[in-house]
Amino acid sequence: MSTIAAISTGYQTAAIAVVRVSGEGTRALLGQVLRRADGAPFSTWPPRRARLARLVDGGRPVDDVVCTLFEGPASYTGEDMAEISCHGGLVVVGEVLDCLLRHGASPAAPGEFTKRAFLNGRLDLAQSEAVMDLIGAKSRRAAELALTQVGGALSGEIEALRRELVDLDAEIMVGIDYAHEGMEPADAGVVSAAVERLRAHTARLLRSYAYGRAVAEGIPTAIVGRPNVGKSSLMNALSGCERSIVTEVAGTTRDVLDETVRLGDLLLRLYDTAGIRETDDAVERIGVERARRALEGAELVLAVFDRGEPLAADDRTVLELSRGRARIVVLNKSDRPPVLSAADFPGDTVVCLSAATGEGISQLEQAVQAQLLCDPPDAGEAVLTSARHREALRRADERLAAAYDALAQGMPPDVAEIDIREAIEALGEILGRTASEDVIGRIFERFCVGK
Ligand SMILES: Nc1nc2c(c(=O)[nH]1)N(C=O)[C@@H](CNc1ccc(C(=O)N[C@@H](CCC(=O)O)C(=O)O)cc1)CN2
Ligand SMILES: Nc1nc2c(ncn2[C@@H]2O[C@H](COP(=O)(O)OP(=O)(O)OP(=O)(O)O)[C@@H](O)[C@H]2O)c(=O)[nH]1
Ligand SMILES: [Mg+2]
Repeated sequence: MSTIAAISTGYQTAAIAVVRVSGEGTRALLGQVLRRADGAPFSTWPPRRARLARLVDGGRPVDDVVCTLFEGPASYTGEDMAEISCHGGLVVVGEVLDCLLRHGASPAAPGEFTKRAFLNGRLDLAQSEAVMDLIGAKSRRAAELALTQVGGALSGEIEALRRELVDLDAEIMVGIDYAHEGMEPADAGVVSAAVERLRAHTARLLRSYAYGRAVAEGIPTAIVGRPNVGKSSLMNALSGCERSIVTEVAGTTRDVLDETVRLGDLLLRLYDTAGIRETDDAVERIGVERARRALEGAELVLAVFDRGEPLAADDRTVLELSRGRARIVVLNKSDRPPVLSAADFPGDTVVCLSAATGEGISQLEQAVQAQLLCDPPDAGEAVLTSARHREALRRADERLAAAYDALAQGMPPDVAEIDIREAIEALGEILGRTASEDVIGRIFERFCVGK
């Protein structure tokens, strides 16, 4: 494979930056551009040792750098690799990279180092995806889950499930293939018991997705209500900054504003919306339309009302629009004399609070956590955080359910065997054993360059 190079530390002014090289031409390439003060040729440098050197581009000094060589296969990518720590800043780093490219390296595509690690069997696909999740983590908990996954927690569980299914499949196949030699067919009772046990495991993993996604990505949450009830104030109170403009004028918010806020271990992607009301103002009408769309796209709705005023027609519209949705009724302005109470919202979870003083905000946080029904996993337990993994696991689980039903209906085990094989295939997609090149390409494209 070609020798690739990229800046791994991002474009920014910084004290030091790292340029990474990987591929079989690494040694030859560095031999051309690095010079030791003691004159020792690059071919004699010991691997895994930082070495000070001057980087020269055809005789012209470019920078003084520290270089570390990692010999394959004991490297991140599994190939020969090097890391050049050069001076940071926008000019020097670019020059170092240009120099390597001029001497024959190709620019690395996004995620190409990690893709090579995957292709060389250093990481499976789920671990590679977790590397990206780790880089993109928006909270400590999300980073912690990603790191556990880089270490192979999820992969280990998926691989164990897959192994057991492969064994089961082999047992059924032997019974089918050697029936004429007097082999007993696999015992349907034993097979269905095994399938049931494996399904308990897939079910637990699938349940963990609600929590995993809420931690890693956040739950789209719309704050809706008629004008002036305090939606923007609530957004600001939850996010801890003055993101949205607050005034006593009804119709202040016109566009949808979003902000990601952390709530315990979970993330909420909050959308502050324009107050919903009938209006002749063209701009406001567009805002109201956007508010409705944000509401439709949300998985959790915070429906806000002014507790100090009786329900108005626009309030009823808000209730109507959010009916049947995962919703929490927020009675804001609890610092004012009450007119509304929980009794006005039968069947709803109701929280009284004051966005202005912050009173009751923690009750809202508790209500949100309860509403999202995501119980945290036990320490060390694998958690699903990726939609791709969930989709594949769901398919595996469906096939196992079909296998179980087939056996329960007294069909011969070879019918169930087809389902079991498909389940094995689906689990293999998570690990990248049976993922198509398209899927793999799409996964790595989302990485940053240099990773
Ligand atoms: N400077 C630097 N920091 C880094 C990385 C890197 O590549 N370079 N990483 C990369 O993204 C992460 C660490 N992950 C790594 C994983 C494996 C190997 C590696 O060389 N593995 C060899 C040798 C193991 C050993 O020394 O015990 C191997 O597994 O055989 C390096 C880094 C984060 N920090
Ligand atoms: N007393 C009291 N006033 C509040 C509270 N929360 C918000 N307000 C006031 O209510 C008014 C409207 O607040 P906003 O947050 O702008 O209301 P909104 O729902 O975003 O309004 P629009 O964007 O116009 O739909 C402002 O004058 C706020 O200061 C509260 O808890 N108590
Ligand atoms: Mg507003």
